[in-house]
Amino acid sequence: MLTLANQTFSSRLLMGTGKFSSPSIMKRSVKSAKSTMVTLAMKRLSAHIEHDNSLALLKELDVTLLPNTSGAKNAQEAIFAAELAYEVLGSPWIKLEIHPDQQHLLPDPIETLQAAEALVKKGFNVLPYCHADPVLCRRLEEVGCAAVMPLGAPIGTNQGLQTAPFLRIIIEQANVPVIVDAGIGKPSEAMAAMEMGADAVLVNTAIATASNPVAMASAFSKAVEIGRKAYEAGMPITQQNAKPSSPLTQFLVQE
Ligand SMILES: CC(=O)[C@@H](O)[C@H](O)COP(=O)(O)O
Repeated sequence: MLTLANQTFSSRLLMGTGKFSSPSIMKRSVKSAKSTMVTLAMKRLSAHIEHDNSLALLKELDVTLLPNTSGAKNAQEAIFAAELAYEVLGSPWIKLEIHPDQQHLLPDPIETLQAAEALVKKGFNVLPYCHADPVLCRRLEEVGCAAVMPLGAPIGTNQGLQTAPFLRIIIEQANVPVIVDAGIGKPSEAMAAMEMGADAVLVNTAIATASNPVAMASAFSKAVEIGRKAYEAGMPITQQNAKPSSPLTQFLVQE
């Protein structure tokens, strides 16, 4: 069970709902992933609310909606998007994303911290997308974020856990859940994040752009479960020198 802001979720796989070829494939993929929390971009909702039936479909799924502020270039725009999410969806949850640079979509750490602090004060459960920066994650935790969401690699790149050494530090020091977000391109990478001790992962592009998104969603679901199971079993230590699996060091030859 994943606990975020005193609410429990049966799945540790959060899913993004963009980039699917149709709303019905998106819906079947969320079901297949057994995901219980899914993101919804406020910019998509505000632009297409009359023509896009994704929201109606998502409501049928009985999942917690995690509106995101994707598209916001500064704290002010992100706060506006969060307030819109509260008005339209009644959602206290917000995935805070502020990326002024459209080429790499890297999160702005200063605007993110400012917006996070303001939104926590307004009563939101803030889940900030941020770089895998242990110092920033500590600061985000201190201002009251419900979790931190450090990136594995830039959004939509499928490059995997490029930030692995820093994710390890973040996981080791965090007192709030760590959700590895963005860039996860394969189920094995989601599993590696979970084995490392991440509390959850968020995946969108790798599922939505697979040849068979519904099957890929199921593969991710299994990978996340297995990775968590392995972590809870206690991962063995990596050693430099070889050690025999049997304690005997030589054959005892009978004369
Ligand atoms: C949907 C969402 O929130 C994305 O912004 C998220 O960061 C997922 O990234 P990938 O598409 O790389 O999985």
